[in-house]
Amino acid sequence: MAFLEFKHISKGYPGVQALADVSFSVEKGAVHGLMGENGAGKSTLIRVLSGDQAADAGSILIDGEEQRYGSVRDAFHAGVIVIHQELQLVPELTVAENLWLGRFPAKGGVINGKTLIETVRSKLEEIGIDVDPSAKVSSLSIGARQMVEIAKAVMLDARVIALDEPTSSLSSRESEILFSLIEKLKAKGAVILYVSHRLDEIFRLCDSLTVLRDGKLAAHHPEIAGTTREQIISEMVGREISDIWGWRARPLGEMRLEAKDLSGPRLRNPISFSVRRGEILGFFGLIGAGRSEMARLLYGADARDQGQVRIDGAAVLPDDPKAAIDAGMVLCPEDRKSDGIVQGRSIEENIAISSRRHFSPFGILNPKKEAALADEFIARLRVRTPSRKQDIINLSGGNQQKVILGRWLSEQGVKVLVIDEPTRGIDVGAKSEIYDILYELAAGGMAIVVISSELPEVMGISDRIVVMCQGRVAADVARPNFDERSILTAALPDKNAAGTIQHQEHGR
Ligand SMILES: Nc1ncnc2c1ncn2[C@@H]1O[C@H](COP(=O)(O)OP(=O)(O)OP(=O)(O)O)[C@@H](O)[C@H]1O
Repeated sequence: MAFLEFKHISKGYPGVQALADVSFSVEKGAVHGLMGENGAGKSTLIRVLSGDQAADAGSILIDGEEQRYGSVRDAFHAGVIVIHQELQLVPELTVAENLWLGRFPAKGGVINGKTLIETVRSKLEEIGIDVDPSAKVSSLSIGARQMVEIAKAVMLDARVIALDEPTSSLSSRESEILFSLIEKLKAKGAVILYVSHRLDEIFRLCDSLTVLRDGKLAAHHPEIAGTTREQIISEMVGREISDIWGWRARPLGEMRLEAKDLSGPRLRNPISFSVRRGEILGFFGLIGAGRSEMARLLYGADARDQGQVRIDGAAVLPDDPKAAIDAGMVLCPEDRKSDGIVQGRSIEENIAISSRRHFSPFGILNPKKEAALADEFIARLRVRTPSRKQDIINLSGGNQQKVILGRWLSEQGVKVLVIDEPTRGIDVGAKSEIYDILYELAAGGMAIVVISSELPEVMGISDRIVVMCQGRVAADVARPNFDERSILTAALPDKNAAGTIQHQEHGR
């Protein structure tokens, strides 16, 4: 029986029809996937469901009853909980206090601090979440915070729970805990709406699926069994994508980047590797393997204990990002969204910000070139926006990522590009375009280091792969010898070995 129904939902923003006449329903006790390219309207639909935004037209029914809520609070009382990418807990309060804010335990009015903590502790144990209820939320990793949000949904007996890309900042262990919690919620008869760009998760968790494209319903699968990856991809993109990697051989030139015996306070074992002109070197490893730490040492963002970096044979001054940049190295960080967006500025300005110095050596702006550059990247990366003048803050999360990526990919005079998780949160259509840009840059002689925790991506686009595990290089394999099993085996920590990474698994 249909438990959650969307009927003819429409929602527009100036210049954008974010949702146009979207109707579909979800059965009781089902996990329902919501997929679509960046800007397709997924978050907008969830915002309407959560009472955060009012639809221009249409209605939502839960258990046959039309919902008429005008705020998040109303939706909450109707049993609808949304777990956003940006988490909603109060960092200064403890875990127990945050859960109390969610009205748990609801009955009986006043409750003293000690009882509260003990009640929450036994509840968390019952659900299977290993978090200290007396810990301040600000001291928890992102993964643990997300677990607390989910605990809230379980404890409140929510009827509808929407999760917006929940695993994007979780380790694989945390993701597994999340998946088992989702199973529990499902067994209680809740409806779970699951937004994700990761097809493997969708296939693993979801019973049914809706695909949105340009704000419209592109496909609805009441049963996911029987659908294929290729089918879903073409429903999202509106065209066939036969090979999203599109790797082709490139001539490799002289040695461009050499890193020798690099080590630092958070990466104790010396690491060496090299990349030729035209080569794409993939760094694979699970979260916490030390890849991002390696990148920071290479770039000079973290101080080295020892080691040298050479570009075209010339030593790069250590511990000085400016020296790395002057030597032709660019680091495109993992957390682009929070590190990179200049709020209140247009897409155009956000793209041009760092290449500007090449266009305008005397500080004079070149509006024509900047506009052309912005238009090129908007088209290539399929940024969904009415215009390049749009304030970046109005873009969907994935489209913001694309703009920031465009900024790095449009840098000129770069010899070495180090790019961390290039396609996190980015849809499949734009992914293949990003890979094409990387191949083009490599063909122009750039040495490219791609850091990724997605094995298909690393195997799909690299010429060579370095596998890291617990702060060490566990394998270095060239393309014809890529083998999924052996790469994964090399990446999995040996349970008996002591970790050498000097930070918590997720404490960044
Ligand atoms: N406040 C706003 N003002 C103007 N346009 C907006 C606003 N919020 C969203 N949009 C636009 O509505 C469209 C749908 O955005 P939405 O965030 O729902 O996409 P999404 O499918 O969740 O994408 P992503 O996968 O990138 O998170 C986008 O074109 C976005 O730019």
